[in-house]
Amino acid sequence: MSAPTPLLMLGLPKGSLEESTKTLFAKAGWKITTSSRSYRPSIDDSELDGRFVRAQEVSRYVEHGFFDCGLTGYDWVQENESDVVEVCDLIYSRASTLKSRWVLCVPEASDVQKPEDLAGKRVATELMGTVKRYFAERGIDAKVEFSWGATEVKVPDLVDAIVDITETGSSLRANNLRIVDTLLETNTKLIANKASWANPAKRKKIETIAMLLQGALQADNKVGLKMNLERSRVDAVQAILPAMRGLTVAPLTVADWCAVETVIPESDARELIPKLIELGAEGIVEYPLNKIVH
Ligand SMILES: Nc1ncnc2c1ncn2[C@@H]1O[C@H](COP(=O)(O)OP(=O)(O)OP(=O)(O)O)[C@@H](O)[C@H]1O
Ligand SMILES: O=P(O)(O)OC[C@H]1O[C@H](OP(=O)(O)OP(=O)(O)O)[C@H](O)[C@@H]1O
Ligand SMILES: [Mg+2]
Repeated sequence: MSAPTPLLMLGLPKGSLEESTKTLFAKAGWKITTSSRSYRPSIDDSELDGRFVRAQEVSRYVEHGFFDCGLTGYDWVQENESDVVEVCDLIYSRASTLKSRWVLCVPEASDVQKPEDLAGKRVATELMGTVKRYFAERGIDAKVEFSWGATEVKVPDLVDAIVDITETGSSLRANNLRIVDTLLETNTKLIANKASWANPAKRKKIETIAMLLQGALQADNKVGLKMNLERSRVDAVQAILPAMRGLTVAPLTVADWCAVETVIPESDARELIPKLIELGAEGIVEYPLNKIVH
């Protein structure tokens, strides 16, 4: 018997976002495995098939219909002017769960202080369309040239300025670059083909994927915390514990005692736990979370 035809074909980003995407899917409940040099992953869900392609190209093939949905940066959706459904934001990058920025940069020592100072000068970038539009909208006649990467190395010898992506900022610091302006904020998005989105079965599955990926991101850097407490102490504990929608307080079989449960940023745990002990909490358990679904 032949394998059932998968319901959805997923476009997955090869490159910067590849590892963080696989990790996110794992937390959301899907194991994506690839053998080396293979762009055809196996996914442990018979309804899903996928391919890894460059992030720059995902939106093009989602629009075309080869992919029902895909993950890529907003920057490339915008650059390709792809006509797709933007299902949800998934704010993670290569190294962090922050947005990234495309910035116009010059060497620290450059005379350039504002974009207008680049009239008649050369600017290198991977994001040609967006950068050309940026200068055209401002009536600045800068010469924009395509860069295949390693763009930082080109100033000041080959070009006067660059437009490149910055996430943690370490590449800008390492190359003594100064930001003149921010052109675009970007983050990863789940996008869908319009016809697939109009198909109820496909849309339902895409929405399930969106919900669980967002849930996995929500749980990032958060932990669950539970403890036992005398009822009379609940108000004092509540005052120091952040909670998504009030604390969960459940009675214990021991009279006047209760179990309290909440979710906190992992980095707060080391400050909070000693305070909770001082307030009379007992049997504190901190546990990792996979997903938080609202
Ligand atoms: N630090 C980062 N550097 C580059 N791209 C990043 C970073 N963080 C997130 N991204 C996102 O990843 C996508 C870029 O991935 P893409 O595969 O096009 O290039 P790349 O991974 O930089 O490849 P290469 O290593 O060949 O330059 C973009 O959508 C971009 O917004
Ligand atoms: O702010 P940071 O965290 O330092 O990230 C930004 C760096 O990452 C990207 O480079 P990439 O690894 O894609 O190499 P490339 O320049 O060859 O594209 C980008 O072009 C910057 O160099
Ligand atoms: Mg790159």
